[in-house]
Amino acid sequence: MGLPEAFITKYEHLLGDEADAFFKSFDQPSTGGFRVNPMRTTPSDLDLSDPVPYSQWGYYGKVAGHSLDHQSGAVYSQEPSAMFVGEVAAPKPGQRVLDLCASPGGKSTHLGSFLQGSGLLVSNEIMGKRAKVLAENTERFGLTNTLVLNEDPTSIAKTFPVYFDQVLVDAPCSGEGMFRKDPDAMSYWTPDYPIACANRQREILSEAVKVLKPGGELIYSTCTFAPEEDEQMIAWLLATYPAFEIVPIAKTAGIIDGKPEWADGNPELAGTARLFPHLMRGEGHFVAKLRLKTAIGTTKKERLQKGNLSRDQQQLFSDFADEYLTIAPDKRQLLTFGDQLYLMPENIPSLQKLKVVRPGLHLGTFKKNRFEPSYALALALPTFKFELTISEDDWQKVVHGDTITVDELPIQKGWVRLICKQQPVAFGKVVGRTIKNFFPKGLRFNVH
Ligand SMILES: C[S@@+](CC[C@H](N)C(=O)[O-])C[C@H]1O[C@@H](n2cnc3c(N)ncnc32)[C@H](O)[C@@H]1O
Repeated sequence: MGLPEAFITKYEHLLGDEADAFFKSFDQPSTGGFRVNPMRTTPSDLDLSDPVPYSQWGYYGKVAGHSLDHQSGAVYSQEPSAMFVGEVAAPKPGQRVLDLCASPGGKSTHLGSFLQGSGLLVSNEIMGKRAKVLAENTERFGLTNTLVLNEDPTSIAKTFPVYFDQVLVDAPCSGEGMFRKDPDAMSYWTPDYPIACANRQREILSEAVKVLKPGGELIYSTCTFAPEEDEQMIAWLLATYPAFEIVPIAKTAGIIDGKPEWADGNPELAGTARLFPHLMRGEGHFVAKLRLKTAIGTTKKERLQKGNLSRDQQQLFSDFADEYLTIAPDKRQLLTFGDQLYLMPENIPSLQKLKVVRPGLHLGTFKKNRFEPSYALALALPTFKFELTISEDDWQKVVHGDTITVDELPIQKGWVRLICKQQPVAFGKVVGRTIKNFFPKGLRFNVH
């Protein structure tokens, strides 16, 4: 691989004897991986023969994008070194967690697996188009207790001061760990690029620190090897905010200690983690975990977001819930944005001043005199009153947007959840013997 000259000189100097093995690793194929979704039945035909040693849900291998396992959210494709970040965070059920730089959602879906539908996950992405992709991925994975926002870190810090148990900053970086997977990433690289990225990372971190509660944890990660963005960033953080202490990360499978000598020599920096492609099976990452002893942000009196359904909307939704749902959602958590209905997580601050992509689980749309359930709801519910198992051929028709015809139906008329090989696919509407297609237009695809 044609690595930039200045990159070679820099890492020859930093890595010494090890540099050759590091450079050679760029000529090897990139390592693929996927995580299974613990809230779904694990597909019996998935190849789980090669587990990622540090990840309870991770495996080496590849899952096709246009497959049932991917579409239904039974798996999430993620490069194995990126999986280490979620495992270091490992939030506990019930905690409040912020993923500040979250799109496309690899880490958010992983954090969601730890939270098991409890607590709160705020998944934020600053770029509008990327925030939409993030929302689609959290929905595909069936996450329920999640707010998806499209904000800058300053607004997030203003809305959620001293609020979270954990914040993940998976920072925008010079992406040196992406060179193998995406050689185009090399074209952005100049010797000054890590310095420019570090400036932006300091700005992001200066806001991120304000949202943590005392005792809360900051997880900082990059997919680059540049010391300016890695150990030096943590050295800067500790010098600027002495209320933080490093929580040493346990290492296995070729993951090594951070390098104090690449920053200010503080031996505690060895508690951070480096993932190098010539030492472990992955593309490369840096991860640090820090605990905050006393709050940096200033608490404000929280104004909570209230539910806002009109009487008519309440009636339409409760008619639907009585007929079809096996669990009744709490009315106080129902929130409309225009004609869209959401189930917001409990006790969240007012969302009024924020760019909200999803204020919780999208339940559906109010149409004239009826309620139409959403695709996100089909993928999030553990059970639905009327379920219909379809063949893989019919699954292909559904994701393509076609109607299907079946002989035996669980109801004469109305909503059914379509299931294929135990995975939720979408809602369909029974009309006679055909099932009308409600697979979202923007997500349809042709399998072949
Ligand atoms: C490394 S990527 C995140 C990957 C994601 N965490 C995952 O695991 O799928 C960094 C993200 O930070 C976003 N970003 C860029 N500039 C930012 C800024 N100034 N503040 C916050 N996020 C920013 C980028 O758009 C990008 O989506």
